[in-house]
Amino acid sequence: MSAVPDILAVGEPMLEFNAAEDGPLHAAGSFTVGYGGDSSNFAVAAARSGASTGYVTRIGDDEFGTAFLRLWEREGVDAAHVVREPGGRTGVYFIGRGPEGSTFTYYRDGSPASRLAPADIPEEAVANARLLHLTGITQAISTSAADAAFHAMDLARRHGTLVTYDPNHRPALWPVERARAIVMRSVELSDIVLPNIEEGRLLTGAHAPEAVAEAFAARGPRTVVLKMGADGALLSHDGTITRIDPYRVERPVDPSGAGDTFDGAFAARLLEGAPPVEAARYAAVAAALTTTGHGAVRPIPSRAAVEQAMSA
Ligand SMILES: Nc1ncnc2c1ncn2[C@@H]1O[C@H](COP(=O)(O)OP(=O)(O)OP(=O)(O)O)[C@@H](O)[C@H]1O
Ligand SMILES: O=C(O)C(=O)C[C@H](O)[C@H](O)CO
Repeated sequence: MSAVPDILAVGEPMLEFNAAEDGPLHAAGSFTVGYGGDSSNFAVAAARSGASTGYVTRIGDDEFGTAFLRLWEREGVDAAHVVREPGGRTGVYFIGRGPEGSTFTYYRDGSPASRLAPADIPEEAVANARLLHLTGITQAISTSAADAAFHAMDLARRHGTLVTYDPNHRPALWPVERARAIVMRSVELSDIVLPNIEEGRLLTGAHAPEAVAEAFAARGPRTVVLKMGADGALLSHDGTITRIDPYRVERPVDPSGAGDTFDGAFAARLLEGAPPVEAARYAAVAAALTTTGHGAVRPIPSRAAVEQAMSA
């Protein structure tokens, strides 16, 4: 890791409690503990793909805050701009495995990260970074965090730092009209936008993948990557659309964090000078491998594991 991170992500880290058995959350007897928070997942994924990465957030001085500091230290994610709040309680969420699929239950109101504000964004680090990553979740958790996200984008644009943005729409966090207004404005301020197909349809009103990608691209970003789960992805770069085939995995067991891994792996390869199509193919393999294990962070593959899968 170099002294100044090339990639900087801003957002909320949350401990993840994933029900160990199938069934509704209220009946769950045991949980697998992991790490979550889309922007932290992104930072870990970029670091495992070899990028020098830093993270900006507020956490509590509780045990879960300590758990995250240890995680970032192990992963080589620079935490110089992580603020620890005395008495703060780091957010958590529970994943249930009900008959309708995974359910997410958050305990994050009043979390330290929800107090993120423009003053927490380190201008020098943004200026020295080559890429800044933001997500809609950070804008949804509080107005001050949304202000922080817009301030960070503004600084990045002024200093020539690339902005990547994942809408990561979570209907439980904000009403869709507010989400659409804020997300689409953020798309206009970003260089690279990485939505998934469902939120893309909801936010743009378009349906066909090409039309959704075009609707985002029409707002100004040079690059749009539409993530489509088991169908792979669609890349729009400088007006040219390319299908990115999925990497076939034998048994996908948990898609949580696949999109974040895609974003982190894509950013890492792009900063090494890989053309967007190549970076997207690499990212699709990294994201697919993430679905083969439970949890958002544990199964994120290393650079070597992705390269081995690509050459197999
Ligand atoms: N079952 C699968 N098989 C192969 N690849 C997959 C599978 N699921 C996801 N992927 C890969 O992961 C990428 C991201 O997945 P997805 O479209 O589910 O993102 P997302 O909804 O943004 O995820 P997140 O849960 O992190 O928000 C896809 O574009 C694809 O490349
Ligand atoms: O709700 C959040 O803040 C999360 O980021 C939770 C999960 O880690 C995320 O949805 C995975 O993409």
